[in-house]
Parts: sequence; C-alpha cells; structure tokens
Amino acid sequence: MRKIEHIGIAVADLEKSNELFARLLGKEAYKSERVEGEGVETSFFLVGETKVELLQATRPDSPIAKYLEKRNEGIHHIAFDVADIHLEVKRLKDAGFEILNETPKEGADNKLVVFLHPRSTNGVLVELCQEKNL
Ligand SMILES: CC[C@H](C(=O)O)C(=O)SCCNC(=O)CCNC(=O)[C@H](O)C(C)(C)COP(=O)(O)OP(=O)(O)OC[C@H]1O[C@@H](n2cnc3c(N)ncnc32)[C@H](O)[C@@H]1OP(=O)(O)O
Ligand SMILES: [Co+2]
Repeated sequence: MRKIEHIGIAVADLEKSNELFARLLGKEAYKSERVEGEGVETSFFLVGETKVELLQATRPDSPIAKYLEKRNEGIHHIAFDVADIHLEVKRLKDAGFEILNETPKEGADNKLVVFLHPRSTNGVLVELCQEKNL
C-alpha cells in the first residue's frame, strides 16, 4: 500500500454534496465520472496527496443505494493506492483477508479496483486501486 488513494463518501444528492464539499475544502471537484459497473456517479476532490470521492447511486441495486437504505450518508470506504494490484491481492489473500473480486474491475479515475469484505478488515470496506496505464 503506497498511500491512501481516496476516502469514499456515500451521498444521496451529489450536486448538493458537491457544493458542500467545495465550500468545506475551498475548491471545486476536479472531475465527475459515472461508473456503470458499480451503479454510481462519482465526483473527486484533490486534498494534498489524497482525494475525497463522493458517490451517489444511479440505480437501486448499486452498493451505495443498498448502503443508504440502512445508514445515513457518510464514509463508505477507504481506498489505498497499490503498485501491483495482483501482487497485493495475493498478499492479502495469503494474509487471511476476504477478497470480494479477485479479478480487478473498472474503477473511476482511470483505476483498476479490488474490494475487501469489511468483515475481514475490522468493519471498514477497503478498496485497492492501481493506476491503469502502468
Ligand atoms: C469502483 C468505482 C468507485 C471507485 O473508487 O473507483 C467506487 O469506490 S465504487 C463503491 C461502491 N462499490 C462497492 O462498494 C463494491 C464493494 N461492496 C460490496 O460488494 C458490498 O457493498 C458489500 C459486500 C461490502 C456489502 O454488501 P451486502 O449486500 O452484503 O450488504 P449488507 O448491508 O448485507 O452488509 C453486509 C455486512 O457488511 C457491512 N457493510 C456493508 N457495507 C459496508 C461498508 N461500506 N462499510 C462497512 N461495513 C459495511 C454491513 O454492516 C453488514 O455487516 P453486519 O455486521 O452483518 O451488519
Ligand atoms: Co472508491
């Protein structure tokens, strides 16, 4: 794990939360991106070396929709930047963590992503991110 890539925050209304975080951080989101595979619309704010990712569900079966059915808006996951996602998946699997998708999938912001089940990570949904062009 090289650094915290982003903190993912589940929101009900992306436009409203974009305005709130722009006011909070003193800067606008640098991008918005829809990830069909996850049923999410995201926006990203750069904060030093790391990012805040806001996520709104685009369909009822989205993990974000399911999350917000049971919980208030708030921190949904923490994402770590990794150099080699396949190596990290093997390391973490051997270390006893529960990998949700062993084959990396398309993430936002030009990343390949893998998720670990929160029941194996002290109740925190963990995402691994590798830059796609490496
Ligand atoms: C990829 C685009 C973008 C990016 O950065 O590039 C994203 O970040 S997309 C983010 C949205 N996608 C995902 O979250 C994919 C991975 N998530 C999942 O596969 C599910 O959400 C899963 C398996 C974590 C939970 O799904 P499930 O249907 O099992 O939901 P339950 O409500 O039944 O929860 C089971 C159990 O897990 C706990 N839980 C659920 N979500 C979270 C969470 N975000 N953080 C911590 N814990 C979570 C929940 O409380 C249940 O625990 P229990 O003790 O049984 O009550
Ligand atoms: Co994320």
